[in-house]
Amino acid sequence: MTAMLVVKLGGSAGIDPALTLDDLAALWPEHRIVFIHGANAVLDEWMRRLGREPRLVTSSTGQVSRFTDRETMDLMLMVYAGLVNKRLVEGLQQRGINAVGLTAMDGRIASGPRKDVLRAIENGKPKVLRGDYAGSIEQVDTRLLDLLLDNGYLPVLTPPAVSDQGEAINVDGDKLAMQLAVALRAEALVILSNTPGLLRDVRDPASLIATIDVSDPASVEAAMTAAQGRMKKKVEAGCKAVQSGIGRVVFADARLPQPIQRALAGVGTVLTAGSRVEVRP
Ligand SMILES: Nc1ncnc2c1ncn2[C@@H]1O[C@H](COP(=O)(O)OP(=O)(O)OP(=O)(O)O)[C@@H](O)[C@H]1O
Repeated sequence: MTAMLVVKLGGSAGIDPALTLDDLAALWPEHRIVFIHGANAVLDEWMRRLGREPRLVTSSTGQVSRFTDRETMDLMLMVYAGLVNKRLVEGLQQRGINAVGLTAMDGRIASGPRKDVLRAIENGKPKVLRGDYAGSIEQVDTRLLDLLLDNGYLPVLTPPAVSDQGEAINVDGDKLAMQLAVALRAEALVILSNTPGLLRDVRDPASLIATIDVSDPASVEAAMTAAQGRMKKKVEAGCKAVQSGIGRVVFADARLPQPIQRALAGVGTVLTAGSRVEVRP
């Protein structure tokens, strides 16, 4: 049986997607793949071009997220669902892959409650921000993805998801990837970003944490302590994926050739559940 892979390419600065697209072309169609992407650096760039400053806020629990008011959601749709998604589809089409670009809102692939109030700390002060189009994923529906995969199309997916009231909601791309990997019973979840993996010291690329043993609370705590800002969500999502039965979860570098194959070979931060999980080269 062909292995099911979920690959997420982060949208942070400094990533050339061509490396990941080349690798997808090497792995497809022998592998069944759902490709998920972010676009945060391109969105920041376009917001600034249009005279708007991106608003990143830290929640009371220490998580960093984008405050997504109505206008920011319009821009998010333009950049994530439009520019970045369609450029990736174009790149895959150029490599002979029949890709289809969708948001997680389409076909209600991912849905959940909107949380329009954001309690945040801004400039050291607690604030209540209203009008946020953000939410969490409570349900995933993989029927549309199966329909595409069964017919030879590679789905290229991006936030937003859809709220219970049918509104576009900003959701975390790593959590989206994790939840889809679980629902699709993926053999592996590969999360690519502009870092070699989880670093003990974010400023030192050589300080890679090679493994996180999700069954060991001390290992998870050390990982959560090392992770700063948005990286915390990645660690949480990765741990949840392993706990939910994904055999291989790897955080790896999108900036090197063959980033997916490298990750599958164990280069990066590999999340395991004790000795039960083996990473095969
Ligand atoms: N301990 C750490 N190790 C590695 N990276 C870290 C660490 N702490 C914080 N980071 C930061 O986390 C970032 C990656 O997370 P981020 O969510 O910003 O990216 P992404 O997933 O690529 O983007 P998107 O949300 O658009 O998909 C890195 O750019 C890095 O600067």
